[in-house]
Amino acid sequence: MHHAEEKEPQHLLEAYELMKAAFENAYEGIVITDKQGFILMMNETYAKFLRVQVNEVIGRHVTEVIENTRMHIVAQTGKAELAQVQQIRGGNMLVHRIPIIQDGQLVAVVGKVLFQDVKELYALSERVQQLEEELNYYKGELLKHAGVRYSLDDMIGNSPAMQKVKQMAKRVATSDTTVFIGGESGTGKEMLAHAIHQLSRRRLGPFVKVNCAAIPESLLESVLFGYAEGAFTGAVRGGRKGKFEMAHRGSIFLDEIGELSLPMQAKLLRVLQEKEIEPVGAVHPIKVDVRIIAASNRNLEQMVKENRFREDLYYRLNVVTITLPPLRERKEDIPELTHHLLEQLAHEIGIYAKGITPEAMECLLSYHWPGNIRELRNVLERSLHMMEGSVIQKEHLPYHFITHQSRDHHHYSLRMAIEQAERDHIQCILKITQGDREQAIRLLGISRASFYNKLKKYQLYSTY
Ligand SMILES: Nc1ncnc2c1ncn2[C@@H]1O[C@H](COP(=O)(O)OP(=O)(O)OP(=O)(O)O)[C@@H](O)[C@H]1O
Repeated sequence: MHHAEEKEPQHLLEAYELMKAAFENAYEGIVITDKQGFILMMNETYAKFLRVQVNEVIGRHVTEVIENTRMHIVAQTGKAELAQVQQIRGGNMLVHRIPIIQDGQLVAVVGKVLFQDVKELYALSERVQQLEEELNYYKGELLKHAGVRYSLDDMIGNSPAMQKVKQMAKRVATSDTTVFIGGESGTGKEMLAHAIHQLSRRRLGPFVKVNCAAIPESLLESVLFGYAEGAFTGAVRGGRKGKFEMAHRGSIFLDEIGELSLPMQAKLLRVLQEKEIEPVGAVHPIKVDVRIIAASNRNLEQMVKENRFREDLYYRLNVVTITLPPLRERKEDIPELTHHLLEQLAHEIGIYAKGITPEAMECLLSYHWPGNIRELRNVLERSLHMMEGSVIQKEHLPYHFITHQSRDHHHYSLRMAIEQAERDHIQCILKITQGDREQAIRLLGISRASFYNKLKKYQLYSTY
């Protein structure tokens, strides 16, 4: 490091020129006074703004040159005044007044006008606010878009079958391989798709769900691949992005893929092969980087045999298959699932159950659950509404749980539905009359004999 006296005079001159340039080119107006308030320096920006000449104001007292100034006061107090509003030439300026202290002595005061007018500052702060609002909006949209709601930890169940599923999911998540999730309706296929995305390196990217069965065939192509401007009448200006493009750098979940028509299957196959999409009416294809997770409760292999599903697409999708076991094959998970779902439902519908009687649990365990976990959830929700007190009892379960014999499909019949409704209604009326059977008979408008027959049939004696 050089000492000042060792420096060439040339250096000093250069340094001075540089500082002068900085002083003159500053966006702010700058003025410097001595400790009495006489102007030592003023830059062109400030002079222009004040409509004075620099050489004319040097040496004059600051109060003669600048309205409402307090530079001379700061010179006395030695206290900086920052971000003050000062009216000059009809505008509200934002100013700093800074004392310069050397060896404990005040030697000068620097005044800076930060903005030509605070209106500019207001405009700037408004702009910042607007940008912040926009940012928050997009953050929210991104989260909605990212759409991930479940992780692997949310998937309840430690049965060997579920352990195997979870292990598989962890293993495939890290790669970009296409995954096919099979399993009956309500077994948690969508949940698993979320969890795989969450575990993958794409977790910060979007998770886009498409229910192939829910979108009308005529719209499916434009929903999946988007369309270019003017592709058809009614097309939005500038076109619209398809789900594949929305899922760029993330994952797309194609649910109920077995419902795709053969022409759509051909188009999907193209995307899988080329990794690019062709928006409807577009001239050029668009490259997309998307991980595909597909699911179906149909037996795709069987569909291939029947020529309803393309074999080549089947093999493309079937790189890794994870099959979720039906609930009846992992009954050991039912108690834990029940408690978990009851807790979830308590939050959602505000009815809290302390527990469930062993008898009622026995019914849940011996049922064959064609609708799997979704059905378990529905059954529990219904029972919460039926519950008297805070423990779920056998009587609070749907009728077919009490009567059902093994695996018949009797409970889907219309008769069973009518009986179910009848039982629910009588139970409800008994609740209203607080167990007063005479009053219930009157309200129901049936004979006493018929009423008692039904109480017996539906095992409603213990209701109140
Ligand atoms: N292991 C699990 N732990 C907790 N809840 C679960 C589990 N599996 C499924 N669920 C719940 O069951 C319901 C159905 O799950 P999901 O929608 O993932 O099933 P699905 O197999 O995709 O059904 P579908 O084939 O009818 O679309 C959801 O409410 C989900 O939260």
